[in-house]
Amino acid sequence: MEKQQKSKLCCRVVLFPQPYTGHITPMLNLGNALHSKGFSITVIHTHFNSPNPVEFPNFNFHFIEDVLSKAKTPSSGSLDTITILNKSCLESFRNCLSQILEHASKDREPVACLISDPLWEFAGVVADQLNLPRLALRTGGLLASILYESLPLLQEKGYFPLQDTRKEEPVLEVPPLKVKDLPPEIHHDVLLGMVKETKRNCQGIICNTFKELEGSILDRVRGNFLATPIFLTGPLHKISPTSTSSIVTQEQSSITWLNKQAPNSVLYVSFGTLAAISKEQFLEVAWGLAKSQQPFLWATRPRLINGSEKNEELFPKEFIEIVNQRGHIVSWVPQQQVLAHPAIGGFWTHCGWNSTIESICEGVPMICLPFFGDQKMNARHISDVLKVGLQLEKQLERQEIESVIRRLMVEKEGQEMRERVNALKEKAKCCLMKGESSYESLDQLISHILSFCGAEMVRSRNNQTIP
Ligand SMILES: O=c1ccn([C@@H]2O[C@H](COP(=O)(O)OP(=O)(O)O[C@H]3O[C@H](CO)[C@@H](O)[C@H](O)[C@H]3O)[C@@H](O)[C@H]2O)c(=O)[nH]1
Repeated sequence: MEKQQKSKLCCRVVLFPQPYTGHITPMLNLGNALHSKGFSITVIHTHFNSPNPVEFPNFNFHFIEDVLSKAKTPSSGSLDTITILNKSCLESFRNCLSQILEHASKDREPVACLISDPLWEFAGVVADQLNLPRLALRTGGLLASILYESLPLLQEKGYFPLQDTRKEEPVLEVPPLKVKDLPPEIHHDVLLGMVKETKRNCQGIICNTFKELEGSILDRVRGNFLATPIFLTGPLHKISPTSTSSIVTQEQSSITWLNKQAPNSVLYVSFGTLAAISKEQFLEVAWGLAKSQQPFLWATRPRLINGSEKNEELFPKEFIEIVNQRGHIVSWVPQQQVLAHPAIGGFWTHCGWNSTIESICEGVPMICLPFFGDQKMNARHISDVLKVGLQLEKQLERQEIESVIRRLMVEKEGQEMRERVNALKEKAKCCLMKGESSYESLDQLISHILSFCGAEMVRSRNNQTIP
């Protein structure tokens, strides 16, 4: 008890994540990191897709009304759905935040700032109205964030709508992206609004990445786009790891199965929480895995195939017979634990940023199959800049899948990528140590937040040393 009081800063931070796993998890990990440094944490969340507060005893949860929790069909997480969420949550968010501020003043625990997902386009306006500083947590990589920052310029230069004839053209000076690496929905109003709002009132951008991974990109473009202070504090899931930060029930059978496999022999396959494929593509993936003759662990979550809850019914009998003991198929796995398992030798991923950084942190090379949003940009970065993965360039097709899997899992090329990604794994570990880049960046972020509520005084009065 005494220890707890000593490390308390008498200062609260309010977090407001977008309600999708790939966005909630890094925000809660950031919450854990800030809590471990003495901040009290409040999370404002939609009823839709909410984490179970019981599993996060360090946080204080407030739930707001939204349209999706009442919708009959599951949400796709598309930018159009985010527009709907933005329209439906404004009032309930404003009321909720103003009540939190009222209580905080009574409790004599000032709220230092709001940290919101920048896809909540009204968060900055509400924070302004309530006189509260706002920071944004970018849950994607820095390369994608910088590309988003340059959207108004790209719009001015007439890049949109994207044209196939220009697909090989480089995009501004942002390395290494070409027009073909941008998703067709890149100039969606939600993204343009996000950039406008970040420029207008955001007092800091926090990125789930680290200097040794993407810092060079920042150095090249800093003056051009980013006037706002930027904190590279990742990998967030490694700062204050917690067994409770999982949003979905996880199957442990995958770990028992992996325990029986040889080191570096298994290809782990998962396309994240939102991407969907057709039944035909699903079967090409299955047959590509079968033909590669490599052991695999496949997380086929519900609704991976458009509209279908049950994937396993689609597997042909011959496929089941051929893969037999060599393949293990489940709907969901504890991914970080899986990637850290010595049996895993490769990850076939959709290149969501969390999967990308989790794979790098465990030294696992990748096969890239991007679907939408930032994923194509992440894939280009993984394959062409970091050189720790291979891209599936054609339509999903079993021969190409077989060949790419063998290149990664069996051939020298894959071994070289494994060595490169292992070097990055060491850098990811190192950057969180005292005096190193992400540790220092988190420290700077804490001072930045404390400066909003005059809590430097609170800190010195309590004779605290942070961190
Ligand atoms: O069986 C599984 C599958 C996934 N995960 C976890 O789910 C998260 C998935 O996140 P991510 O890889 O980022 O994919 P998405 O859920 O698709 O993430 C969305 O959010 C990301 C962050 O903004 C974007 O980079 C993506 O493009 C966007 O689709 C990761 O933490 C995984 O560890 C599991 O634990 N078990």
